[in-house]
Amino acid sequence: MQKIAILCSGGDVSGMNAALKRFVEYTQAKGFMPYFIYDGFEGLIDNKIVRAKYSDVAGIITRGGTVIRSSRSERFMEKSYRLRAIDNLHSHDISSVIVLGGDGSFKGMQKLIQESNICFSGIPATIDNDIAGTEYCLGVDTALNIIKNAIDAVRDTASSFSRAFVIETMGRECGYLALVSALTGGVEMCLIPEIPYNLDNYKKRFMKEMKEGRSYFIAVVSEALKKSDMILEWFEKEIGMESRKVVLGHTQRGGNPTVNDRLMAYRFVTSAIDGLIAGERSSVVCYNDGGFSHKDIGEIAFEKYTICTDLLKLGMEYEK
Ligand SMILES: Nc1ncnc2c1ncn2[C@@H]1O[C@H](COP(=O)(O)OP(=O)(O)OP(=O)(O)O)[C@@H](O)[C@H]1O
Ligand SMILES: O=P(O)(O)OC[C@H]1O[C@](O)(CO)[C@@H](O)[C@@H]1O
Repeated sequence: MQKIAILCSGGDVSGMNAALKRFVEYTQAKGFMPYFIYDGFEGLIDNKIVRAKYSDVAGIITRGGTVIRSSRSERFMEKSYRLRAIDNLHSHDISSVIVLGGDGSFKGMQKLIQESNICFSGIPATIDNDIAGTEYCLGVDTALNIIKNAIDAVRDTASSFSRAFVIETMGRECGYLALVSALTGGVEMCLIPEIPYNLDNYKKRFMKEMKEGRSYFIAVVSEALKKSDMILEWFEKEIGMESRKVVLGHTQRGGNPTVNDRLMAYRFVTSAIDGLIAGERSSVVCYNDGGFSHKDIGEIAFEKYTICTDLLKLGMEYEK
C-alpha cells in the first residue's frame, strides 16, 4: 500500500487541524496509508514520522493551531539535513509528502525534491496570504475575523474615550491582512507597504472631520512598515488626540477556525491527494476564481505575490 505523509511548516494557521482530519479520512478512503510528520521540517530531520490513525484526528476540527505542531528549521536550509530527511522518508517507504505552509516551506521542499525522488504537493497555509499563484491561503479568513473582532472592540473604547488607536496587524512584508481588515473594519487610516502615503493629506482630512464632530480615529498599520509608534506619536502631536497602540500579534494566528477555513481545508487536501494520484510530482494547489489547480512549485515559491488591483485601489482612497 502506498504511503503518503503530511507536515505543517512555518507559521501555524487555523484550519490546519481540519486539513489533517481530511487527510487521514481521504487517504484511507483512497486506499493509501497516512503518516504524520510531527514538528515540521525539524521532525522530518529527526524522524518523527508516525502512522496516522483516525483517533488522532477525531474531534480536532474545532481547534486552531496544529496537533502535529509546526516549526521553522535552520537545519533544513542545509543540504546534509535535507538528505537525512530524505533517508527518513525512505526508511518508512514514504513516496509522497504534503506540506501545509508558506512560500518559505515551499522553497525548502523544492530543494528536497530536487535532491530525491519524493513527490510533493503544497497547500498554501499562511495568514499573510502572500503566496504567488493563489488568491487564497488557508487560515486567512480566521485571521481576518479575529482582526475584525479586535477592531470592533477597540472602536467601543476609542469612541468612549475620544482617543486615536493604532492597530498593528501581522502579514510579514505583505499588506493584505491590514488592507482587508481596514476596509471591513471601517477604519479611518490604513498603512501598508504596497501603497505610498502622505501624512499631511491624512492630517487635512482628519482636522476637517474633527471640526465636523469626529471624536476618535482608528488606524490599521501593517507590521511590515514598523511605523506603529511613529503613527501613535503623530496622532498625539499633529492631530492633538490622546492615542493608544494595540499590537494584535499572534492572536491573529489562533482561534476557532471559521466555516470558510474548515471548508477550504477539506477542499485543498482533497485536491492535493487527487493531484498526487493523478501523477503530480512537484506542485502547489492553488485556488483562483472559485476553483483549484496545480501549479509547479517553481512558479510559486520564487515569484512575488501582489495584492489584486481593485483592492489596492480601494486602499488608495483612504488618504483622500
Ligand atoms: N531557501 C530555503 N531553502 C531551504 N529551506 C528553506 C528555505 N526557505 C525556507 N526554508 C525552510 O522553510 C521553513 C519555513 O519557512 P518560513 O519560516 O519562511 O515560513 P513560511 O513557510 O513562509 O510560512 P509563514 O508564511 O507562515 O511564515 C524555514 O524554517 C526553513 O526550514
Ligand atoms: O511566529 P513567529 O516566528 O514569531 O513569526 C511571526 C511571523 O509569522 C507570521 O505570523 C506568518 O508568516 C507573520 O505574519 C509574522 O511576521
